[in-house]
Amino acid sequence: MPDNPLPEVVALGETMALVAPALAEPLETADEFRVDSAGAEANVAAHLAALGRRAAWAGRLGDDALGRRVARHLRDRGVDTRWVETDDEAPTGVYFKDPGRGVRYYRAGSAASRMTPSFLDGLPLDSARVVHVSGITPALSASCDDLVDALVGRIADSPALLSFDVNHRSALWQAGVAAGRLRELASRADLVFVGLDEAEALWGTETPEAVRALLPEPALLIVKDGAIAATEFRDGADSAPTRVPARSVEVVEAVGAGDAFAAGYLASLLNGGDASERLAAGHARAVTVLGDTADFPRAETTTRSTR
Ligand SMILES: Nc1ncnc2c1ncn2[C@@H]1O[C@H](COP(=O)(O)OP(=O)(O)O)[C@@H](O)[C@H]1O
Ligand SMILES: O=C(O)C(=O)C[C@H](O)[C@H](O)COP(=O)(O)O
Repeated sequence: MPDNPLPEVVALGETMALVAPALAEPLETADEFRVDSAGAEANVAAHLAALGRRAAWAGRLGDDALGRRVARHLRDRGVDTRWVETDDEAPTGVYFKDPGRGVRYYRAGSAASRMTPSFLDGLPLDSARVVHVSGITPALSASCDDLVDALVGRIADSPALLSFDVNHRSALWQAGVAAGRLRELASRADLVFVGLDEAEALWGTETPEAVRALLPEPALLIVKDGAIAATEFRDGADSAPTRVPARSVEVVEAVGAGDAFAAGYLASLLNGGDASERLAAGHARAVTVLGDTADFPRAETTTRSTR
């Protein structure tokens, strides 16, 4: 094997510095904070690396202390950062956790928001087995929307699977604006992850079957229903959906379960797991970590988004 083998999974998006009260106290009054890194796609890459897969995160950071901190944090977690760019004119985005109250973004005009389709030049896309993106990136800026569009077009002509996590972020764009764009991008992906709650907020679909009726195109569609179950719909002769109940756990933290689920599912897919195994691996990963990429794995516990 070469010294630096190319990644099996390339995850592209924005990674921010994450500042969180150390003791789960309100942002307004907490005295102690930890600084970590967080971004949906990099979270997926970090989980995949922890699961033994070769995973890269590709994105752009500011030429600043927080950017170097984010890159080091990801490298420490085994993520390949060879395709990370540095922007000396714009900062690394920042994201604060306000326990019990959700998240606060300081990312407008960030280095990542200035990515354009030329960011794709030189990425190891053809050798990857999976390229993972999310519906966060098209909400960052017009040029990021163009970038995702170009990536989706590019992967259509490559052997890689395009994995798309819908990840609607209402703090970045309203459902009425996001709905059409996220549906269109999802319809062009090979593999789509979507939460039933976000599908309802975007498209008014109340059941996994209604989501599939709206999105018949992806070869694999995974509809997650939080604490209840996840359902996989797939193309082909063996096309009956597969539903696997979620694990029963105590919820302790707010953000990151969806990314962990995606990574568990993708790792199983890369290992040749069948539908039940893939969904079970998603659930298992989602409940063995505590938020974002910090300090995993942990004991059985899970996260629930408050966004
Ligand atoms: N309350 C819960 N109990 C058990 N598992 C959960 C719970 N909430 C989330 N999960 C797990 O995390 C996965 C992702 O949940 P989701 O609500 O889509 O997360 P997010 O909102 O962070 O994207 C679920 O499919 C499930 O495996
Ligand atoms: O919101 C963003 O822009 C981020 O990327 C920050 C978070 O780390 C992920 O969003 C976590 O995502 P979930 O796993 O869906 O809870």
